[in-house]
Amino acid sequence: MAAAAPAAVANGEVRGGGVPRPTNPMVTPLLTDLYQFSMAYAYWKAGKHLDHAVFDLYFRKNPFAGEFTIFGGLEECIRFIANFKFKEEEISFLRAALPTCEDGFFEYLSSIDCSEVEVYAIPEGSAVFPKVPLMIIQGPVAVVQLLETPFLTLVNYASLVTTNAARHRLVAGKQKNLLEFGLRRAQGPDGGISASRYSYMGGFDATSNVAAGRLFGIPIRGTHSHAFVSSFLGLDEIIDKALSSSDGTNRCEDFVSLVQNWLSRIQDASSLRGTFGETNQSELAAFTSYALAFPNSFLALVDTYDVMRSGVPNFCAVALALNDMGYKAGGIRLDSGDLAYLSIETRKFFYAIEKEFGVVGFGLTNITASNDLNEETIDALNKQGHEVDSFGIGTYLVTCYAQAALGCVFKLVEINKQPRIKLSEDVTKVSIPCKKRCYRLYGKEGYPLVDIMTGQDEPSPKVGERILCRHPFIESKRAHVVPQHVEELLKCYWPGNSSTQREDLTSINENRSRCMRDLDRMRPDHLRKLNPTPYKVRLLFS
Ligand SMILES: Nc1ncnc2c1ncn2[C@@H]1O[C@H](COP(=O)(O)OP(=O)(O)OP(=O)(O)O)[C@@H](O)[C@H]1O
Ligand SMILES: O=P(O)(O)OC[C@H]1O[C@H](OP(=O)(O)OP(=O)(O)O)[C@H](O)[C@@H]1O
Ligand SMILES: O=C(O)c1cccnc1
Ligand SMILES: [Mg+2]
Repeated sequence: MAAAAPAAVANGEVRGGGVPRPTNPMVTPLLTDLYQFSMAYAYWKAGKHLDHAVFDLYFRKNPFAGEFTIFGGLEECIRFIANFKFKEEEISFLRAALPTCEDGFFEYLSSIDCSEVEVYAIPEGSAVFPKVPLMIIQGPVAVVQLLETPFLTLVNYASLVTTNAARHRLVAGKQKNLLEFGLRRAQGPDGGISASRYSYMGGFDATSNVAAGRLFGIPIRGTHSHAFVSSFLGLDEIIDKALSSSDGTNRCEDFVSLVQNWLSRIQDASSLRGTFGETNQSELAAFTSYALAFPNSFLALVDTYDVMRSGVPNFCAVALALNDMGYKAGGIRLDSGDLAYLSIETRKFFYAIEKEFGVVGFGLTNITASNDLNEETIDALNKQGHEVDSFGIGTYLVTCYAQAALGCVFKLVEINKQPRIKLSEDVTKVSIPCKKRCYRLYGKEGYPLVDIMTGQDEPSPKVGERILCRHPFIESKRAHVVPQHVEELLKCYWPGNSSTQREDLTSINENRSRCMRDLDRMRPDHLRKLNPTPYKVRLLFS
């Protein structure tokens, strides 16, 4: 069954300069780690709470053994800070939780909002790379410190699942229909809603998740389950057998007989003879009932009993009966077995029906496949050859089975204009100090060549000028680049009280298009599954 995408609904009461509240009401200033409050108190006690801090939010390594990531979660971060204000009952809870803290601290907490915070970010849906800040957050240190955990929880999974979805899109190809079926297997309701939203952003076409469809205007789609098929015993169960034609000009009083008649014709057809014998009649009853309920979008799950001996011939009998009444069947779903083999055999059967009965276009009837699909199985199906038009993907997509977390971090890089660094034995964990500006440099062929970071006050790279780019940690890795196009990556999405121009948030469809566009622009070797070439991220400090 298919349903039209409803318009996105506004969520919650509008506050904070017209920015709606976070989608999930659990996202409040208390949704943070205790140590953020402990530090805020200690900053306050030391009289440091108003020190001006700059934090970078970035990740260190691309997920899924890949060489790109797609940034998700920005809109929810902006919703969060736009509405950041402690409620009285939250302050009371904190007083009880931190009994040794002085009253003045809680008065301070009651007074704060994010009007002195500024947030710069890469647009949501962009392709992003390790070490380049996805977001730069600056403001009074005690306030910005409180944002660390909520920002990370809003960005980490969103970016991970968007990236996972984009990887599934890359392996499936642009022509395939990708359906997200993961709600039942997701990490709870918020995981499920986020998975649906960000899978769509990463390039899926639709979700089975009705609530996500309503919240974000994502197309909702679905078929039916094995329970529906196995709940029927036989055709006698069908009481109301009448079906009007699609144009309303005629009415078939006994659609069940029409279906049975078609099944006999298929069984007797010389071109199909021998491929099957008697089909399962309870399955036929289920399909016929479903067609009577949804004659415009009849879909059948064909693997409950036997795909080629029962499910597919039964589907064809119902589809041909519908065709007589002016309806076009939606297609079948395969949910077990060898999906390459079964899709190819089904396609052959559809073409044989088209030829035998002269039903133009029947051979192209949609085949959906599901059942524990992931990047690897789709890749394997591609290599073997298959006839699947749509993939329904749940568990592996939404749980991000191949990579547990993205590992975004939130690190102090400057305080009161003094650079700050986090050292580590592990060079990949050393933070890059100073407030930065970041640029993507494009070459002659239109591909992005390198992302570079400069100090805030350094001159920006110019088109046609030779630039020396250095690896952040390996001195010998340096190269000259002459960019043909320069794009500044971070824009101001939350200026606070400052006079900086505020960039508007973009819609989910714009973010989805940005994701596709960015991946289209990348050099293919950065995107390939096996041993992709790392995309370069360099420094340009003079
Ligand atoms: N041609 C294929 N090449 C590679 N993997 C495939 C192919 N066809 C299906 N698969 C995958 O193989 C796995 C088969 O799962 P499993 O062994 O549970 O069998 P099943 O068909 O689901 O059986 P059951 O009917 O018992 O559920 C799934 O992950 C599916 O996506
Ligand atoms: O396989 P996934 O990628 O998670 O996609 C969603 C699965 O959910 C449904 O299965 P169901 O809940 O009926 O259980 P099943 O595993 O027994 O098929 C559906 O038939 C898919 O197989
Ligand atoms: O509509 C479907 O076919 C569907 C939805 C959720 C999970 N599995 C299948
Ligand atoms: Mg399954």
